[in-house]
Amino acid sequence: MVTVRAPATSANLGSGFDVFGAALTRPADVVTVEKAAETTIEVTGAGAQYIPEDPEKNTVGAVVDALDAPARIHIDKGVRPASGLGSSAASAAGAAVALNRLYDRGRSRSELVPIAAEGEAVVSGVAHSDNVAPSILGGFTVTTSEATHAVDAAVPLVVCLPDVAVSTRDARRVVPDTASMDDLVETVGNAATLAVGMCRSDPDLVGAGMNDPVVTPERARLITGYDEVRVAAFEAGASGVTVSGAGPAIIAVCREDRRRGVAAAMLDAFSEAGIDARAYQTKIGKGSTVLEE
Ligand SMILES: Nc1ncnc2c1ncn2[C@@H]1O[C@H](COP(=O)(O)OP(=O)(O)O)[C@@H](O)[C@H]1O
Ligand SMILES: N[C@@H](CCOP(=O)(O)O)C(=O)O
Repeated sequence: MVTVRAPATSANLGSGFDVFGAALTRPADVVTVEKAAETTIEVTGAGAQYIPEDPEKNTVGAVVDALDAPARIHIDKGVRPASGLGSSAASAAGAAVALNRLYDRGRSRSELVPIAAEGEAVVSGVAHSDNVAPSILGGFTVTTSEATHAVDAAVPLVVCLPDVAVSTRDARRVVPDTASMDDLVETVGNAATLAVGMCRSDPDLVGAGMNDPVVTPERARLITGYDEVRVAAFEAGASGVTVSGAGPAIIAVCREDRRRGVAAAMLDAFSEAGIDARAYQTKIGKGSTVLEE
């Protein structure tokens, strides 16, 4: 038996659509696997009632196939589905790390990234790696079709999750097909600024590089209260605010001494918009960890 804790993640970070990701210290899924002749999946925890236990439909089923590793699998969800916090990815990442150990498949953590991404294709139609990469490797990650690069970064974050669901599949339908040259230049500049900020663990620089003029404005329309929550977070001291993944979670970066105030301001703004929400005061953290084997 192998048990792995796989963290929630925030993808895109505004300017890095389908490229940037960050592991969060919390929440997390806990995935336990035992060898079995046939794969079975049991799901408990946050939003378990919305998650299929059929291996054809659960993200971990694709990981089992890719590693040829049938197992009895238990997923304890800490990351609610359709959250924008890499819920589907956390299970796939945890399963990839756990099954690789259970069956001694000898894959490196980097080699497990495209394997876990197959699970994302099951739910969103696209094998995007920007959530599974940080959930496996930890830190801030840059993923391209060629490789993933991960750097440790000490950056405080607030993630505010409203009590509504937005599926990644639906949120991908509003992504524009084209972008103007002006928007491209602005986005490249912001993304580069953010990456430098991560390498320096500088929340001001990370925040300054979060703005994205192309995808985020379209996704923000799907989140009731987004504009108000964003303004409130900035007023409370955030240096950058954007949609987390495909939403509906909203992520803010700030200095550590501002984190409590930013969290409170975001919750109050959601509440004024008539939406219940919860806030995670978190920071960039490590990747999947083996708890027991
Ligand atoms: N192991 C899993 N964990 C979470 N969601 C899963 C899992 N397997 C399949 N799903 C499905 O994936 C969808 C949630 O994924 P997604 O829309 O990408 O949200 P998130 O941003 O939280 O990852 C839901 O329809 C859910 O039923
Ligand atoms: N790059 C993807 C990320 C989706 O993240 P999730 O946490 O919402 O699953 C996208 O923006 O579609």
